[in-house]
Amino acid sequence: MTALLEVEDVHVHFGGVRALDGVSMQVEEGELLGIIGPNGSGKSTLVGVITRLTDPTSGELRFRGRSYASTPAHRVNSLGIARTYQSVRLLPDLTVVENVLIGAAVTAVSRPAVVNWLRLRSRGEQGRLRAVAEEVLERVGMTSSSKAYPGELPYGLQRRVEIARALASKPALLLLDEPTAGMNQAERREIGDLLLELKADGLTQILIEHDLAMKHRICSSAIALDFGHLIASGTPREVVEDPRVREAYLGKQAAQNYSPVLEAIDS
Ligand SMILES: Nc1ncnc2c1ncn2[C@@H]1O[C@H](COP(=O)(O)OP(=O)(O)OP(=O)(O)O)[C@@H](O)[C@H]1O
Repeated sequence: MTALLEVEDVHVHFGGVRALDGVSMQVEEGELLGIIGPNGSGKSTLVGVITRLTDPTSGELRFRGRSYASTPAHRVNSLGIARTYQSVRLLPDLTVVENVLIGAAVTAVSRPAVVNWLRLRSRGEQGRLRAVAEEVLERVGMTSSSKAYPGELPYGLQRRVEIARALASKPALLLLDEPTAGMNQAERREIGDLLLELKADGLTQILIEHDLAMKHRICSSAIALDFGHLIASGTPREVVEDPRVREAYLGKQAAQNYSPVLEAIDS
Protein backbone atom coordinates (compact mmCIF):
# COMPACT_ATOMS: atom_id res chain seq x y z
CA MET A 1 0.00 0.00 0.00
CA THR A 2 1.30 3.48 -0.85
CA ALA A 3 1.90 5.72 2.15
CA LEU A 4 -0.17 8.91 2.30
CA LEU A 5 2.97 11.04 2.61
CA GLU A 6 6.53 10.18 1.58
CA VAL A 7 9.53 12.39 2.30
CA GLU A 8 12.67 11.16 0.58
CA ASP A 9 16.23 12.26 1.29
CA VAL A 10 15.29 15.87 1.99
CA HIS A 11 18.06 18.41 2.61
CA VAL A 12 17.46 22.00 3.67
CA HIS A 13 20.50 24.24 3.95
CA PHE A 14 20.23 27.82 5.22
CA GLY A 15 23.66 29.13 4.23
CA GLY A 16 26.02 27.00 6.32
CA VAL A 17 23.24 25.59 8.57
CA ARG A 18 22.04 22.13 7.61
CA ALA A 19 18.53 22.34 9.09
CA LEU A 20 17.65 18.97 7.48
CA ASP A 21 20.34 16.62 6.28
CA GLY A 22 18.96 13.70 4.28
CA VAL A 23 15.66 13.07 6.10
CA SER A 24 13.38 10.30 4.79
CA MET A 25 10.07 9.34 6.40
CA GLN A 26 6.61 8.04 5.57
CA VAL A 27 3.18 8.58 7.07
CA GLU A 28 0.49 5.96 6.60
CA GLU A 29 -3.18 6.80 6.33
CA GLY A 30 -4.79 7.16 9.79
CA GLU A 31 -1.47 7.50 11.61
CA LEU A 32 -0.87 10.13 14.32
CA LEU A 33 2.87 10.63 14.03
CA GLY A 34 4.80 12.63 16.62
CA ILE A 35 8.03 14.45 15.79
CA ILE A 36 10.39 14.96 18.70
CA GLY A 37 13.85 16.48 18.97
CA PRO A 38 15.70 19.14 20.95
CA ASN A 39 15.39 22.84 20.05
CA GLY A 40 16.85 23.58 16.64
CA SER A 41 16.84 19.93 15.54
CA GLY A 42 14.78 20.66 12.40
CA LYS A 43 11.17 19.85 13.40
CA SER A 44 9.59 23.09 12.17
CA THR A 45 11.73 23.02 9.04
CA LEU A 46 10.39 19.54 8.25
CA VAL A 47 6.79 20.76 8.69
CA GLY A 48 7.68 23.76 6.50
CA VAL A 49 8.99 21.44 3.78
CA ILE A 50 5.94 19.15 3.90
CA THR A 51 3.62 22.16 3.59
CA ARG A 52 5.90 23.65 0.86
CA LEU A 53 6.51 26.90 2.76
CA THR A 54 10.18 25.95 2.83
CA ASP A 55 11.94 24.90 -0.36
CA PRO A 56 14.18 21.90 0.13
CA THR A 57 17.72 22.22 -1.21
CA SER A 58 17.16 18.72 -2.59
CA GLY A 59 14.89 15.72 -2.05
CA GLU A 60 11.48 14.41 -3.04
CA LEU A 61 7.97 14.78 -1.60
CA ARG A 62 5.03 12.57 -2.54
CA PHE A 63 1.41 12.79 -1.43
CA ARG A 64 -0.80 9.83 -2.35
CA GLY A 65 2.09 8.57 -4.52
CA ARG A 66 2.39 11.79 -6.57
CA SER A 67 5.32 14.16 -6.42
CA TYR A 68 4.41 17.63 -5.16
CA ALA A 69 7.94 18.95 -4.64
CA SER A 70 7.29 21.73 -7.16
CA THR A 71 3.71 22.55 -6.10
CA PRO A 72 3.51 26.14 -4.80
CA ALA A 73 2.61 26.54 -1.11
CA HIS A 74 -0.78 28.13 -1.85
CA ARG A 75 -1.88 25.00 -3.75
CA VAL A 76 -0.85 22.48 -1.09
CA ASN A 77 -4.12 22.98 0.78
CA SER A 78 -6.08 21.85 -2.26
CA LEU A 79 -4.05 18.61 -2.30
CA GLY A 80 -5.47 17.82 1.15
CA ILE A 81 -2.71 19.08 3.46
CA ALA A 82 -3.43 21.67 6.20
CA ARG A 83 -1.46 22.98 9.15
CA THR A 84 -1.57 25.03 12.32
CA TYR A 85 1.26 27.29 13.49
CA GLN A 86 3.27 27.65 16.69
CA SER A 87 1.61 31.01 17.39
CA VAL A 88 -2.09 31.92 17.15
CA ARG A 89 -2.81 33.51 13.76
CA LEU A 90 -6.52 34.33 13.97
CA LEU A 91 -7.85 37.55 12.46
CA PRO A 92 -8.93 39.57 15.54
CA ASP A 93 -11.78 41.57 13.99
CA LEU A 94 -13.56 38.62 12.41
CA THR A 95 -15.76 36.35 14.53
CA VAL A 96 -14.82 32.75 15.28
CA VAL A 97 -17.16 31.38 12.61
CA GLU A 98 -15.79 33.87 10.05
CA ASN A 99 -12.22 32.87 10.87
CA VAL A 100 -13.11 29.21 10.36
CA LEU A 101 -15.09 30.00 7.22
CA ILE A 102 -11.93 31.47 5.70
CA GLY A 103 -10.18 28.17 6.33
CA ALA A 104 -12.90 26.46 4.36
CA ALA A 105 -12.06 28.60 1.37
CA VAL A 106 -8.63 30.16 1.32
CA THR A 107 -5.37 30.05 3.23
CA ALA A 108 -2.74 32.58 4.26
CA VAL A 109 -4.47 35.82 3.27
CA SER A 110 -4.54 39.35 4.68
CA ARG A 111 -7.69 40.72 6.31
CA PRO A 112 -8.64 43.21 3.53
CA ALA A 113 -8.21 40.45 0.99
CA VAL A 114 -10.49 38.20 3.03
CA VAL A 115 -13.22 40.82 3.41
CA ASN A 116 -13.17 41.58 -0.32
CA TRP A 117 -13.06 37.93 -1.13
CA LEU A 118 -16.12 37.23 1.06
CA ARG A 119 -18.08 40.13 -0.50
CA LEU A 120 -17.47 38.74 -3.96
CA ARG A 121 -18.87 35.28 -3.13
CA SER A 122 -22.42 34.49 -4.14
CA ARG A 123 -24.97 34.05 -1.36
CA GLY A 124 -25.08 30.35 -2.16
CA GLU A 125 -21.34 29.93 -1.79
CA GLN A 126 -21.25 31.99 1.41
CA GLY A 127 -23.99 29.76 2.79
CA ARG A 128 -22.09 26.60 1.86
CA LEU A 129 -18.89 27.85 3.48
CA ARG A 130 -20.75 28.90 6.62
CA ALA A 131 -22.32 25.44 6.87
CA VAL A 132 -18.85 23.83 6.66
CA ALA A 133 -17.51 26.24 9.30
CA GLU A 134 -20.42 25.50 11.65
CA GLU A 135 -19.99 21.75 11.18
CA VAL A 136 -16.29 21.98 12.02
CA LEU A 137 -16.93 24.19 15.06
CA GLU A 138 -19.38 21.58 16.30
CA ARG A 139 -16.72 18.90 15.75
CA VAL A 140 -14.27 20.72 18.02
CA GLY A 141 -16.97 21.50 20.61
CA MET A 142 -17.09 25.26 20.00
CA THR A 143 -20.56 25.94 18.60
CA SER A 144 -21.43 28.22 21.53
CA SER A 145 -18.44 30.50 20.78
CA SER A 146 -19.09 30.89 17.06
CA LYS A 147 -20.15 34.55 17.27
CA ALA A 148 -17.40 35.58 19.70
CA TYR A 149 -14.27 37.45 18.62
CA PRO A 150 -10.97 35.61 19.15
CA GLY A 151 -9.79 38.16 21.75
CA GLU A 152 -12.82 37.34 23.94
CA LEU A 153 -11.77 33.70 24.24
CA PRO A 154 -9.20 32.17 26.58
CA TYR A 155 -5.94 31.23 24.90
CA GLY A 156 -6.71 27.49 24.91
CA LEU A 157 -9.93 28.06 22.97
CA GLN A 158 -8.19 30.36 20.47
CA ARG A 159 -5.84 27.48 19.67
CA ARG A 160 -8.86 25.23 19.24
CA VAL A 161 -10.28 27.70 16.70
CA GLU A 162 -6.98 27.44 14.81
CA ILE A 163 -7.45 23.69 14.60
CA ALA A 164 -11.04 24.19 13.43
CA ARG A 165 -9.85 26.59 10.73
CA ALA A 166 -7.33 24.04 9.46
CA LEU A 167 -10.02 21.33 9.50
CA ALA A 168 -12.41 23.47 7.49
CA SER A 169 -10.52 22.76 4.28
CA LYS A 170 -11.33 19.05 4.90
CA PRO A 171 -7.68 17.92 4.83
CA ALA A 172 -6.53 14.31 4.62
CA LEU A 173 -3.34 15.27 6.49
CA LEU A 174 -3.17 17.82 9.32
CA LEU A 175 0.17 19.10 10.65
CA LEU A 176 0.12 20.63 14.11
CA ASP A 177 3.15 22.67 15.19
CA GLU A 178 3.11 22.73 19.00
CA PRO A 179 -0.69 23.05 19.36
CA THR A 180 -0.47 23.10 23.17
CA ALA A 181 2.33 25.66 23.56
CA GLY A 182 1.52 27.99 26.47
CA MET A 183 -1.36 25.83 27.75
CA ASN A 184 -1.85 24.45 31.24
CA GLN A 185 -2.04 20.71 31.86
CA ALA A 186 -5.85 20.49 31.75
CA GLU A 187 -5.98 22.38 28.44
CA ARG A 188 -3.22 20.16 27.02
CA ARG A 189 -5.17 17.07 27.98
CA GLU A 190 -8.29 18.44 26.25
CA ILE A 191 -6.37 19.14 23.04
CA GLY A 192 -4.86 15.64 23.24
CA ASP A 193 -8.37 14.19 23.55
CA LEU A 194 -9.50 16.22 20.53
CA LEU A 195 -6.60 14.95 18.40
CA LEU A 196 -7.46 11.38 19.44
CA GLU A 197 -11.08 11.95 18.37
CA LEU A 198 -9.91 13.29 15.01
CA LYS A 199 -7.72 10.21 14.64
CA ALA A 200 -10.75 8.02 15.36
CA ASP A 201 -12.52 9.92 12.55
CA GLY A 202 -9.69 8.73 10.26
CA LEU A 203 -7.69 11.97 10.01
CA THR A 204 -3.94 11.48 9.50
CA GLN A 205 -1.89 13.84 11.68
CA ILE A 206 1.69 14.93 12.25
CA LEU A 207 2.32 16.53 15.61
CA ILE A 208 5.25 18.55 16.93
CA GLU A 209 4.87 18.65 20.68
CA HIS A 210 7.36 19.17 23.49
CA ASP A 211 5.13 17.43 26.03
CA LEU A 212 6.49 13.90 25.71
CA ALA A 213 3.93 12.41 28.08
CA MET A 214 1.11 13.70 25.86
CA LYS A 215 2.88 12.39 22.80
CA HIS A 216 3.21 9.00 24.36
CA ARG A 217 -0.50 9.01 25.25
CA ILE A 218 -1.87 9.92 21.84
CA CYS A 219 0.66 9.18 19.06
CA SER A 220 0.62 5.89 17.17
CA SER A 221 4.20 6.39 15.95
CA ALA A 222 7.09 8.81 16.33
CA ILE A 223 10.31 9.99 14.78
CA ALA A 224 13.17 11.87 16.42
CA LEU A 225 15.41 14.49 14.82
CA ASP A 226 18.76 15.80 15.98
CA PHE A 227 20.89 18.35 14.11
CA GLY A 228 18.79 17.79 10.99
CA HIS A 229 19.18 14.00 11.03
CA LEU A 230 16.45 11.44 11.64
CA ILE A 231 17.94 9.46 14.53
CA ALA A 232 15.05 7.12 15.49
CA SER A 233 11.60 5.99 14.39
CA GLY A 234 9.04 3.50 15.74
CA THR A 235 6.43 3.52 18.48
CA PRO A 236 6.62 6.53 20.84
CA ARG A 237 8.14 4.34 23.56
CA GLU A 238 10.72 2.81 21.22
CA VAL A 239 11.75 6.28 20.12
CA VAL A 240 12.13 7.84 23.58
CA GLU A 241 13.96 4.74 24.83
CA ASP A 242 16.42 4.87 21.95
CA PRO A 243 19.89 5.66 23.35
CA ARG A 244 20.53 8.18 20.56
CA VAL A 245 17.38 10.09 21.51
CA ARG A 246 18.26 10.13 25.21
CA GLU A 247 21.73 11.33 24.29
CA ALA A 248 20.35 14.07 22.04
CA TYR A 249 18.26 15.42 24.92
CA LEU A 250 20.66 14.84 27.78
CA GLY A 251 24.21 14.46 26.54
CA LYS A 252 26.07 11.17 26.51
CA GLN A 253 27.00 10.80 30.18
CA ALA A 254 23.69 11.82 31.68
CA ALA A 255 21.83 9.60 29.23
CA GLN A 256 23.57 6.53 30.60
CA ASN A 257 22.21 7.11 34.11
CA TYR A 258 19.00 9.06 33.99
CA SER A 259 15.92 9.48 31.88
CA PRO A 260 13.55 12.36 32.62
CA VAL A 261 12.04 11.52 29.25
CA LEU A 262 10.81 8.17 30.50
CA GLU A 263 9.92 9.62 33.90
CA ALA A 264 7.67 12.16 32.19
CA ILE A 265 5.93 9.37 30.32
CA ASP A 266 5.56 7.09 33.31
CA SER A 267 4.23 9.82 35.62
N1 LIG B 1 14.99 30.77 7.92
C1 LIG B 1 16.09 30.30 8.50
N2 LIG B 1 17.31 30.84 8.24
C2 LIG B 1 18.42 30.37 8.82
N3 LIG B 1 18.45 29.34 9.68
C3 LIG B 1 17.28 28.77 9.99
C4 LIG B 1 16.03 29.21 9.42
N4 LIG B 1 15.02 28.44 9.91
C5 LIG B 1 15.61 27.56 10.74
N5 LIG B 1 16.95 27.75 10.80
C6 LIG B 1 17.91 26.96 11.57
O1 LIG B 1 17.71 25.61 11.21
C7 LIG B 1 17.82 24.77 12.36
C8 LIG B 1 16.53 24.00 12.57
O2 LIG B 1 15.52 24.91 13.00
P1 LIG B 1 14.02 24.47 13.29
O3 LIG B 1 13.25 25.70 13.64
O4 LIG B 1 13.52 23.63 12.18
O5 LIG B 1 14.20 23.57 14.60
P2 LIG B 1 13.08 23.05 15.61
O6 LIG B 1 13.46 21.64 15.94
O7 LIG B 1 11.73 23.29 15.08
O8 LIG B 1 13.35 23.99 16.87
P3 LIG B 1 12.32 24.48 18.04
O9 LIG B 1 11.96 23.28 18.84
O10 LIG B 1 13.18 25.46 18.81
O11 LIG B 1 11.14 25.13 17.36
C9 LIG B 1 18.21 25.68 13.52
O12 LIG B 1 19.61 25.69 13.62
C10 LIG B 1 17.69 27.02 13.08
O13 LIG B 1 18.44 28.07 13.68
